[in-house]
Amino acid sequence: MLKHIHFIINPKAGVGNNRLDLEALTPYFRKEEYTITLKYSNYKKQALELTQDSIREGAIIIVACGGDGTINDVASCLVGTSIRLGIIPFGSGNGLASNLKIPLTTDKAIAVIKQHEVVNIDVGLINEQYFFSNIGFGFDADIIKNYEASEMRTIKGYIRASIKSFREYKKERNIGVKINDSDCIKNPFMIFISNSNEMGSNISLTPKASLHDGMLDVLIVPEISKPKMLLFGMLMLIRKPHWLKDIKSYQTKNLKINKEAGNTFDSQIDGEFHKVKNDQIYISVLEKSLGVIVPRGYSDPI
Ligand SMILES: Nc1ncnc2c1ncn2[C@@H]1O[C@H](COP(=O)(O)OP(=O)(O)OP(=O)(O)O)[C@@H](O)[C@H]1O
Repeated sequence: MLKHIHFIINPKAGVGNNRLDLEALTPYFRKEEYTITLKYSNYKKQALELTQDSIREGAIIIVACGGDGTINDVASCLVGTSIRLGIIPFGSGNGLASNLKIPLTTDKAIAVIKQHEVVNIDVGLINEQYFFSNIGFGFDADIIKNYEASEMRTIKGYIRASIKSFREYKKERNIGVKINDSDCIKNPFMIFISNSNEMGSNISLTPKASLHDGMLDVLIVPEISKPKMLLFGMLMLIRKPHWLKDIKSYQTKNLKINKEAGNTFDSQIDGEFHKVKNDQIYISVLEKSLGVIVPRGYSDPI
């Protein structure tokens, strides 16, 4: 029986204009063995619908061709199934692909899918929504909001969004959160929870995080002064954010965040901006619940 392999392509990810050529794929997936289907998302979140259709159409491998946002759309439909996720990194940061050592060159990434070596990775859950790389609240979400508004999906765009968020950062945020019923933290600068050890472009806030350890890495940065914000940014670039004494970092299987009613507390989920509607946020990890195709000989970098 022919194996169905589907490619879900985000044409707008990264620098944009992403295309895959059926002719270029056929040498890797012989037509006696595979049927190949290419699908392009025409709008935000359409990749979710396209993936659900692909599942009904009997795909055994579904390849997310984009960045962490596209991976989130596609992989969210595959958690707990036997369908394998392939990745072709067309995004700007490509954090998850990089953590999984998937080559950035399209030809090489296709060759990896052909080899079909699979590892099961942990998946994060925030209320009813999955995440695969990381989620963040506070300054992190501000950056993503500005990044999306700028429509410049490159590292330069990310740096510009960071500078804008820094300039506009308001002291009078007036938000209080409790983590696992602890004392209330007033105006936290950032709460970051990561499954993966990379945010993209080799930048990491949680360099010790692993996709295979059944744990989430948590980083809590309280309210800090602007000079300390700059110091934090620099330490992040050298993958040593924990050098800032104010930071609390630990690993956990789950946590609960309660925010004071009435205040907004924005978030980012795998690099996409989200408004948090609930006052109670439950975050947990589902161990090894997604099969992903990785390069032969892949081992956890941690
Ligand atoms: N045709 C489209 N037009 C606009 N947005 C789209 C389209 N197709 C997909 N999207 C959305 O684009 C968003 C961003 O995609 P993605 O994260 O893959 O790229 P990226 O942000 O450039 O990469 P990275 O997350 O690795 O930095 C996703 O939320 C996805 O739903």
